[in-house]
Amino acid sequence: MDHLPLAAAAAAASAPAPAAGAQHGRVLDAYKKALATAASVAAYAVLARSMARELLPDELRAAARWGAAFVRARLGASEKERHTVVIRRQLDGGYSENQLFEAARAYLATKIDPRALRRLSLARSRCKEADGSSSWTTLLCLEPGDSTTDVFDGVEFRWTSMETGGGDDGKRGGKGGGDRGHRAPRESLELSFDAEHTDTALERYVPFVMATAEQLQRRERVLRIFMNEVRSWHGFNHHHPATFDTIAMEPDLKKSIVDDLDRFLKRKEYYRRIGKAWKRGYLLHGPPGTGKSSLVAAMANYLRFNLYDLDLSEVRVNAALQRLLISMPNKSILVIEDIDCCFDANPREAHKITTAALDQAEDFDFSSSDSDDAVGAPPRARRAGDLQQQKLTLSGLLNFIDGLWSTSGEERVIVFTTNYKERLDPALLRPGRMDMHVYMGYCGWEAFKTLAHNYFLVGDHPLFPEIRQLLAGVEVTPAEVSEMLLRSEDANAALRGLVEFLRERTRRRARQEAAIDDNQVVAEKGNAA
Ligand SMILES: Nc1ncnc2c1ncn2[C@@H]1O[C@H](COP(=O)(O)OP(=O)(O)OP(=O)(O)O)[C@@H](O)[C@H]1O
Repeated sequence: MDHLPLAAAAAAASAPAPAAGAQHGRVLDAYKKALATAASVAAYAVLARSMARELLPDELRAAARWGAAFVRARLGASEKERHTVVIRRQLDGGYSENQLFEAARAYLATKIDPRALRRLSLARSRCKEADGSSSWTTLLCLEPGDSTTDVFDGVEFRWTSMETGGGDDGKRGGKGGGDRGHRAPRESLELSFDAEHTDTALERYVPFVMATAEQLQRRERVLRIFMNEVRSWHGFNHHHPATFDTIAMEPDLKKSIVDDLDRFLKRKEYYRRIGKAWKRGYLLHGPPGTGKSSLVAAMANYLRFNLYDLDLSEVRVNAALQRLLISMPNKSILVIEDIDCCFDANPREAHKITTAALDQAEDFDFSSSDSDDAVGAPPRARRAGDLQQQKLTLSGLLNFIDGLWSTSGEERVIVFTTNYKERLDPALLRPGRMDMHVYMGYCGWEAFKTLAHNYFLVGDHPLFPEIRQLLAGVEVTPAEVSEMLLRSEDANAALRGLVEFLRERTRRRARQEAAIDDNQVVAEKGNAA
């Protein structure tokens, strides 16, 4: 309020010079006028403030105060020392691409607000995969000279797109530089921040940008499935539609698998610290048609890992298996289906050396056979002897997976499936071998609801209560239920068909149980006689 008396005094002082008595009166008038003005200014200020208090909500006034503080902070910050990191697109005079530039560009594409910039550029970027394949993505990019701001952990990072050089200056262009004598412009992205945040920028923000870009690339990547033919993998694009949303299973079990995969992805440092290979093993077991293969596809889609579907009937010697496994890149899933059928159940059979195995063995170098003349046996017979040791066995497979395979790569998942867990070799079941055992069971109520939603986008239906009751009394697989739902595009018709199918199954079960009871009665009578 200090300024109000000062205003009155100023108004009085600015009054024309008075003459004696009249002068006194005029001064008094001037004072009165000034005081009235000052009073009204004060009154208006008070009035305005009380109106603001009444008319503007607290939040708006707080926002105004915050805005003023922000502007003050920004004006202050502009005086702070800034650091800039330059990320050039090309290195070595244009002969190699800087991966960090591509990663930063992919990351920024998700941060650019197309409405905030008048000019944008679009680029098509090629992502090369470890297996040699590649995929393309379209990116929104900053035009040279434009900037965008990103906030990470409360710190502001400013990205600016730069382009320097270029033109016909007679110098040789970089890679892809076009005509001779034309120098291609040099593109770079500049990352600037307050000097005090240099550690955050280099130790946390840049790795975060890289990791996010990698995730984005993974999401965009076209998945491939590889199958083995004797000693090499052959891949093709994999568009299996199964996801964790479409898999019909108990919600808690589904969640525990997703959580486990998430934990696995995040635990690179953890695995390194505890000295274990960064891999995860899952054993999926359950009757045929309960979704084991679909779950593998859902895992691949979720992780964005390629699948390596290993057919062990194509592999006869450990050396061939090892070659296949070693050639698998990181971020991949190794699947061995029906693992209970892959190895000879009969130990005597296990020692038989087949011609096919001998042929395959000849592809590999058993140098001792050729050099050991003392044996005196024909080469093929000697090979059979070597092969005895080389023959593919479950323990050979498991040891190799736990040993060299685990340490020669990382971020890999291995999945075994079986319809008969009880038939599995105990070596496979012992603790620590497969990290998670997942039972894929018959279709329960929750699994049915997922299927009904998959097929008809319905969450409820008048036939649901009866279906629920029928499902509780019979064993039907999700594959059988899917098959019934697929029969009509009309939800009412398909669900009616399913009810009929379940009733028939219920009757059949009752007949079977009655027959078992009759047999027991006959057997008991026989025993009694
Ligand atoms: N749990 C499930 N969720 C969604 N669909 C399923 C499920 N189980 C089976 N299906 C449907 O049935 C088909 C066959 O299932 P899938 O091959 O995944 O079963 P499986 O358990 O691997 O069978 P098998 O043991 O014979 O290999 C799938 O293509 C899918 O349409």
